[in-house]
Amino acid sequence: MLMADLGDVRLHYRIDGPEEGAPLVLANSLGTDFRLWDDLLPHLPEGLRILRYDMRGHGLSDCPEPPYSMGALVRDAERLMEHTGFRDAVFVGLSIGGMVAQGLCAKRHDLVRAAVLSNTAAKIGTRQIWEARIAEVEKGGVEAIVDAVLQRWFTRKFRVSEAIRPWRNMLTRTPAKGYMGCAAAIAGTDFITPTSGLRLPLLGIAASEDGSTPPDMVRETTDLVLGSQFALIRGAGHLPFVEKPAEYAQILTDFLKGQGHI
Ligand SMILES: O=C(O)CC1=CCC(=O)O1
Repeated sequence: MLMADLGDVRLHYRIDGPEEGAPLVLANSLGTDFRLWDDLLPHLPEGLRILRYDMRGHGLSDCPEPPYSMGALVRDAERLMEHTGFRDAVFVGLSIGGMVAQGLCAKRHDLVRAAVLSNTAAKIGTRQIWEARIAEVEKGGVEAIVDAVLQRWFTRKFRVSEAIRPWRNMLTRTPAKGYMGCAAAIAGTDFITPTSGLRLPLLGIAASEDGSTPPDMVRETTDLVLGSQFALIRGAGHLPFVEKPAEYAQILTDFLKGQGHI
């Protein structure tokens, strides 16, 4: 079990793949830990060196008092990459992880050579929506919002199957403070201007049944970046590689190959 002491927080992380492998970083969505990517990894090509981590307030990472700022979440990613020697990496961020990706790309060209913005946007929802969600969690814990969140994460077919159980457990076991902390970071983030200025290879990935960041929203953010690519996965929700791991892996692999990263 690996923990990185980053000064104001300790983050739980994991590295898979050979030491000399092409660096790939995977950043999570709200209410998940890094097991989120477990079913995707076997579909990715060999020879990648993959860094995954639990965001502050999630998984086995420290859970400071909320609220958190997006600046702190970006700094966490930056410090963790420095700590683990990951540089010139392709950074894949899902949802809030995709916001971290945008912040990091604007700040650290040495760390990130290309980015994948998956099921995310420069601005997700409104401050009011996030404040209402935080209030619900403060009152009733993460349990109070679980059904609404799972509806956005997965298709109906997946939700009525047994496969939903570990995801429900992962979400409800997220500390309320961690959930509220990261939700506050999303509420305060509008990256439209910095993301418009990005000049690096970028791929946006959306999914047809995503109830949190629908395809149009992902496309709008992707289109801010000159020369960016966009891919749509059908028949999946906000966490598309859970329902469509092979398809997602193919899209990601094609992008990595196109960048000469593998
Ligand atoms: O919980 C949701 O609605 C999905 C989500 C939004 C931001 C994030 O990271 O996950």
